Amino acid sequence: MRELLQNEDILEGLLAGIDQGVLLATVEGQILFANEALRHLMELPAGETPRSLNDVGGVNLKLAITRGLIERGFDDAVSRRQKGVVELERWLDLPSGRRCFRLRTGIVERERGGAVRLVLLRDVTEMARLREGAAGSAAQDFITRDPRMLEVLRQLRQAAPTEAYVLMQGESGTGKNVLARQLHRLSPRAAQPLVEVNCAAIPSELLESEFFGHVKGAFTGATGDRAGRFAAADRGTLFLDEVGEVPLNLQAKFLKAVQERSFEPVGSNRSQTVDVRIVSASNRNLKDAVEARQFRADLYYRLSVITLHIPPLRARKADIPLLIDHFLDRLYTRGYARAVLAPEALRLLLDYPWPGNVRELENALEHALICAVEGVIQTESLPQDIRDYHSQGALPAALHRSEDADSHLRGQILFALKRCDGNKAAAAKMLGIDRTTLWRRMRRLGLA
Ligand SMILES: Nc1ncnc2c1ncn2[C@@H]1O[C@H](COP(=O)(O)OP(=O)(O)OP(=O)(O)O)[C@@H](O)[C@H]1O
Repeated sequence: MRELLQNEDILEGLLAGIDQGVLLATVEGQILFANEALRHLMELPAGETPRSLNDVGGVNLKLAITRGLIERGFDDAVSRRQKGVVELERWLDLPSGRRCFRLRTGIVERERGGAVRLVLLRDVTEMARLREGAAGSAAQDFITRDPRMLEVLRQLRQAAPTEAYVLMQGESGTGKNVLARQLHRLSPRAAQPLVEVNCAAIPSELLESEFFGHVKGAFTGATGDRAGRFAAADRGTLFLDEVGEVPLNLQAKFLKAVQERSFEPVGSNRSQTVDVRIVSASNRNLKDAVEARQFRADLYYRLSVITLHIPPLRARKADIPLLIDHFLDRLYTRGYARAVLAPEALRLLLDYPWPGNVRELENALEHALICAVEGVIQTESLPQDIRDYHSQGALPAALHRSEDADSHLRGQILFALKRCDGNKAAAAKMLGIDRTTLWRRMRRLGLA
C-alpha cells in the first residue's frame, strides 16, 4: 500500500474516483492536486484546476484553513512535524450562498519531498440546516419547588456528566423538552449539537431516512444525498421525543445504531459511525408498551439506563403560583402589559387539573392577559375549559356541604370524561385516582 501510494499516478487515479473533495497542497499552500469532486463542490468550471489555496472559486480557502488550523493548534503541530489528520469543522459559505462544507485537514508526511497538506471537503448543507434548527432553543430554567421534582432535578444533574442514556417519562407538557436541554447543557457535550426529533410528528414511512439519512436515488424523490439526525447529532446529544412512536419494524435498526454506534443511510450499504448520546422521552409508559409487545424490550433497556419520572402538574400544585409568576414575567418581556390575578381567578387555576400540564398553563395565561380587564385577570379572563371545569362543579352556596362536595366531584368527573373522549382509564389518570375508584364514584353519583 505504502509503495502504491508513492506512485503519484495511482494515487491520482484513486482520489479522482471518490466522491469527497480532496485537495493536496504544500504546507505553504501551493496546490499539488485537486480531484473532480472538489472542483464540483467548489463550483469551478470543468477542467479548471485551482493553482493556489487562494484560487478556489473565489473563496478564501487558505484563510479559512489557516484560521482553523491556528485555532486548533495545527501550526504548532506542523512545527513539531507531527503526523496525523486534524479534524476541524468549518462552514464555508460559497458566494452563491448555496453550500457549506465540512473540512477535514491534516498533514501527511512523505518519505521524500517533505510534508503535504491534505484537505477533505464534503457538502454538508443539509447538516448545517439541521444544526441551525437545533441551535434555536435558548437556555431556560426549570421552575419548581416540588420535592419530587427537585429530586428529579438532582438525578438529572448527577446523570448529566456521564454518558448514560436517559429516558424521561411524563405526560405531555410536563417539561421534558426543557429538561432534555438542561441535561445537554450540563453535559460534556454541551458545545456540540443537541438535535431534537419528535418521533410522533414524522410519518412512520419517513422516519428511517429522517434518522439515518439517505443516498441519492434511494427512493422516488431522493434527488440527492441527505444527512439524517443521527449524523447531525454526531458528538452531541440526540433527543428523541415520543420515542414510543418509533415503529416496531424500525426498532431493530435503531437498536443497532444505538448499540454499535453505526448505521447505513437508506439506499447505501456503507456504514457510517456516529458518537451520540441519546436522551429520550415518552408520555406513554414505555414499560407497558414493552409488555404489550409494541416496543422492543432490548431497546427499552438500552434507552432507560437512567429513568426520570416527571410528575404531572396536578400532582405538584405548589408549582402553579411559581409558574404563573414566571410566565407572566416572560409574557411581559414578549410585549404583553403587566396584569395581576384576582384571588378568585387564582383559586380556579389552583383547582383545575391541568390535563395539558405546564404548556396548558402557559397558554391559559397568554389567553388571560389578552382578555384581562384594566390590568386584572378575572375569572372571565380565563379560557373556557377552566371556567367550565369550575362551573360544572360549582354550587349555590345554600346547598348542604356533602351535596356541595358531590356536585364538585360530579363536575370533575364529567370534565375529565369530556376531555378524554369518554375513555375512563384516561379520565381516572387525569383525576389522579384508579379506575375502580372512578367507577365506584360514577355509580354513587348516578353517572354509570
Ligand atoms: N418547570 C418549568 N419551568 C418553566 N417552563 C416550563 C416548565 N415546564 C414546562 N415549561 C414550559 O412548558 C412548555 C411545555 O414544556 P415541554 O415542551 O418541555 O413539555 P414536554 O413534556 O416535552 O411536552 P411533549 O411531551 O408534548 O413534548 C414549554 O413552553 C416549556 O417552556
